[in-house]
Amino acid sequence: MTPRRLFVTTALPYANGHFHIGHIMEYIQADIWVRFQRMLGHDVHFVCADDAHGAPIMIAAEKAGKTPQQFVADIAAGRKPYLDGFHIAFDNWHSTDGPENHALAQDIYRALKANGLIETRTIEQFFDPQKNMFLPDRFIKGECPKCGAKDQYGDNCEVCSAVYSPTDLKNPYSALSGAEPVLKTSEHFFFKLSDPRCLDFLKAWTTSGAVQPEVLNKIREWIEPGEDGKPRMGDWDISRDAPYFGIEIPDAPGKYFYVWLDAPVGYLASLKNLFDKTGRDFNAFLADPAVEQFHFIGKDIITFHTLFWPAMLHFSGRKVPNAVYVHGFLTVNNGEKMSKSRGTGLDPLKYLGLGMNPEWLRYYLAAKLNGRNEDIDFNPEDFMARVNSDLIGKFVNIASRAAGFLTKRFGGQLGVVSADGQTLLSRLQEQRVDIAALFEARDTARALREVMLLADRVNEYVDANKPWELAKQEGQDARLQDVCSTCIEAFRLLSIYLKPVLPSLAAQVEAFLQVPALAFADADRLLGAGHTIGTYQHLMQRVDVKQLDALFEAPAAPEPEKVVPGGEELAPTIAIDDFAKIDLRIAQIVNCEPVEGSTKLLRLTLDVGEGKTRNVFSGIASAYQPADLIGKLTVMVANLAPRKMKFGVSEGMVLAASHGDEKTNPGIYVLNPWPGAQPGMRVR
Ligand SMILES: Nc1ncnc2c1ncn2[C@@H]1O[C@H](COP(=O)(O)OP(=O)(O)OP(=O)(O)O)[C@@H](O)[C@H]1O
Ligand SMILES: [Zn+2]
Repeated sequence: MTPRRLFVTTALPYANGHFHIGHIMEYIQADIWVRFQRMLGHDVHFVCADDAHGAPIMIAAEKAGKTPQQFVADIAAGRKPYLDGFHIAFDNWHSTDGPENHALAQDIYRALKANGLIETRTIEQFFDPQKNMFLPDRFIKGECPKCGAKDQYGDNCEVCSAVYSPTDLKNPYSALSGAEPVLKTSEHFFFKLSDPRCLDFLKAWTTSGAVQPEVLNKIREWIEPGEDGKPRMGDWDISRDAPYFGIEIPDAPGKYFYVWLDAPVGYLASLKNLFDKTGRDFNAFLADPAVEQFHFIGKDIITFHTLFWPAMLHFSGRKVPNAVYVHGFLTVNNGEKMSKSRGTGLDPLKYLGLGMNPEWLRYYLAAKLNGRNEDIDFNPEDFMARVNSDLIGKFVNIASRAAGFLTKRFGGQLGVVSADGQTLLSRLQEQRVDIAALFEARDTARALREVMLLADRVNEYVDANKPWELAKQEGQDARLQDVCSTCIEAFRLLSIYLKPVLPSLAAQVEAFLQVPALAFADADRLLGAGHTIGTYQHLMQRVDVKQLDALFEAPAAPEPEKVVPGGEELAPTIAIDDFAKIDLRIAQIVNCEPVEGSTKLLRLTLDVGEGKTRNVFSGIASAYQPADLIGKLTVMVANLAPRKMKFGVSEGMVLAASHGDEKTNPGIYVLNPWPGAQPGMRVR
């Protein structure tokens, strides 16, 4: 077999904050796939980098009193404990601000230009008259032109996923100053994606098997004529005006590439950086048609990766991705999408700090990821059940039940496996091809289900043969050695199948079995009689419910301030039962400080019960003094089920709203009914 040569990436995290558990999920998914490919003997280069550019980082750095470079370097310096902690084995970690990326992005641009696919146009753009700068998309907010959702960013809608330009927003405002932006002209550079050549290419590429069917459904309207006979694809504005932290556009002073132009180029830059360090030829590698390129990403960045990026590559004469693998979001406790902006429901470093085994999480997530882009939820009870009953109860226990007898009674030597044991082992071996196909398709959920079904068969065999009883009986030595040898052989086979998910456990198993690193093909053979195993050492602890409690325990809240509910002028408390539909506004906010060092948006989310949340407000924390929000924010709440309402804000602070006698979290934020508010009434 000629080994496949694979270039694999995960999405580049925006370097404005530390990892959250959603990032870790993406990396674990990709890492499992990479480890699986390596176990097949393939040659894999697995890289990532910090996505360093763009206005949000520029503004955040300024606020933190750092250069953007220093700001990003500080974030980058914190990456390692997460990656090492969860056994995520990137071959390289780089930055989109590295010299390789500057050169590559400019090369790609020049090639697109030479191909007649770059056009300059004078456009009108929003300008913040207070801040005296053109407003980046993310700093203009307003109502989505497509679905009307409020408080959407200037580049895309988080509710309906529409992508548009900021001037399309209804009722726009500057998120930097709150000012109403004015239109000013500026010359911008466009990538002519609506060019028939691009559309033809994308039609072919997207239907070549490069994207999942559910993804193709989502992007089809971009390239195929819609009801109006036209595809949705427009030309893409790839330039931004100074001041901007980014890569200069060649021959265009004061113009920079929009961060989304150079971000995916960072995949190539990180690979080039790796190859330069290891003395390999980057250009030759990517020019090789046999090399396969894969990107793991989340569903929020589909258009960039399945439309813009392949077109950039193709029309600059480069290899296009063989596939883009899209996963859904990880939510925690039926909650919201994990995101840096929205706080951390499950802090990865806290998880590790509590001594929780990283492979529990790898196993649990793998057991839920099926290769499609559905969201998955981290549920503590489910987590505990899968780890304790499946991983440990069904798998790890096989070794612990058999190893002791072999060591004590037979010097650790395996004996001859008789016919019944052979039948069982053959059954396990036969599954290799199917299990491998499931790993290849990223359906780790089914792969692990199959492995657990095999583990069930092994446990049935153990229960039927009861080695602990054989051990007490006279003249049963040979059978005891036979049964225990069968168990150890079976355990080894299962370990092979689980190794991509549990690399550290597999290393312990290899040491215990006294075998070299296990590869998938090793499932074709057995250890055989005469092989000597080492002493069994406990391989894995069970999850303790106390650890889970500690994991989700809210960080110690600062002493709550005394909250004065706003005085007599407030409307009498409205009975919670009446809350079918009512408008509320923030009447008083106490102690609303953006978290130290946070540069993120201040975002209020409303917990509307049944695990559903809704964004009600966001803005730049630094731009809003808490008092600014009072009276200005009107929240409409429909169908409020529970008695409690909670407000959440960035960085995991939990804010409270109180109603009637129900005092929830100690008040950091307090929400009171709008004076005179009545059920069913709209206040505006
Ligand atoms: N909850 C989540 N579950 C799974 N993947 C996620 C989740 N949130 C983000 N990702 C993925 O992480 C990758 C990098 O995203 P990025 O760094 O922009 O994170 P983000 O949390 O979405 O950032 P921000 O909140 O600052 O917009 C993307 O592939 C994205 O889909
Ligand atoms: Zn929308």
